[in-house]
Amino acid sequence: MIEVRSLAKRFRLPARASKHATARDPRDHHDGWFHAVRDVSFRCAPGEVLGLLGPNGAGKTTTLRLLSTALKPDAGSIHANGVDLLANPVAARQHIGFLSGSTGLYGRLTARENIEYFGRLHGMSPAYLKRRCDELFELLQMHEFGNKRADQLSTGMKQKCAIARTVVHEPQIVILDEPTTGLDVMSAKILLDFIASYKALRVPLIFSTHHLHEVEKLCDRVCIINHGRTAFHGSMDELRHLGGSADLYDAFVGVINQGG
Ligand SMILES: Nc1ncnc2c1ncn2[C@@H]1O[C@H](COP(=O)(O)OP(=O)(O)OP(=O)(O)O)[C@@H](O)[C@H]1O
Repeated sequence: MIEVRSLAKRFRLPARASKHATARDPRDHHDGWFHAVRDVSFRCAPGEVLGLLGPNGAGKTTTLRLLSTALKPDAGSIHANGVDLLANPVAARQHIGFLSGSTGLYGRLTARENIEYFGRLHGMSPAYLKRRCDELFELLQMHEFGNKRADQLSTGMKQKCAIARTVVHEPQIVILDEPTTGLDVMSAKILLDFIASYKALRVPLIFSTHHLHEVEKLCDRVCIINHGRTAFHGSMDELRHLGGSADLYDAFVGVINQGG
C-alpha cells in the first residue's frame, strides 16, 4: 500500500517573477516562492491502478517526482507498506519504476541495448535480464524495432522503449507520467493492457493522464489535483456519482469548478 500524506513542494522564483505574482493562482505568493504542491494526499493498494488527474499546471508531474523521490518534499510523508520512503530515498529508488516526461534513452544504443543497460544498472543477472527483456518485448510488442538505434525510433516507439526501461527491474511501485503521450490508437491500447496487467501482479500503479477514457477503462481510484491540492480522492464509483450524474467528464469539471 502506498500512502501519500499532505505533500508540499515550493520552488524559488526569480526575483522579477515574484514581483509580478498574480492573484489568479493561489500558489503564487509574494514571498519569492511558488507553492507548486500545497497539500496532496492519496493512497494506492496492491492490485489498484490510481489515476492522477488535473488541469495543466495543477501539480501532477511535481507530485509524481516527489513520489519517485527524484524531488524532496518540503512537507508531508510517503509510505510504502508502512516503510518511510523519504527516510532512505536511495534504497527506495530500487523498488520504484518511474517514467518521467523525457524518455531518457541513449540515442546511440538500440532499443534492446537501452533496456539491457538499465537492467544491468539494477544488478540483474544476464539470464534474468534476457528473460525479462524477451517478456517485455512480447508484452509491449517491440520486436519490430528492438535492433533499431533509439535516435532512429518514432515517438511512440521511444515511449514504449522508455516504459520497458522503467519496469525492467520489476519494481514494487510503478509511477508513469502521461504514459500514452504520442502513442497511436493501437500502441495506446497495448500500453493500457500493459498497465492493466499490473492489477494481477498486485503491484500498485500510479499514472497521470488528461484522457478520461483511460481513467474510465483502467482506474480503481482517482486523485484530482487542482492548484496543488487534492480536490478529490476516492474510488471511481465515488467520483462518477459525485454530482448525481454518472458521467466522468461532468464529475471532473464539477470538482475543478468547485475548488476554484
Ligand atoms: N522547477 C520549477 N520551478 C518553478 N516552478 C515550477 C518548477 N516545476 C514546476 N513548476 C510549476 O509548478 C506548477 C505545476 O507544474 P507541474 O509540471 O507539476 O504541473 P502538471 O499538473 O504536471 O501540468 P501538465 O498537465 O501541464 O503537465 C506549474 O505552474 C509549473 O510552472
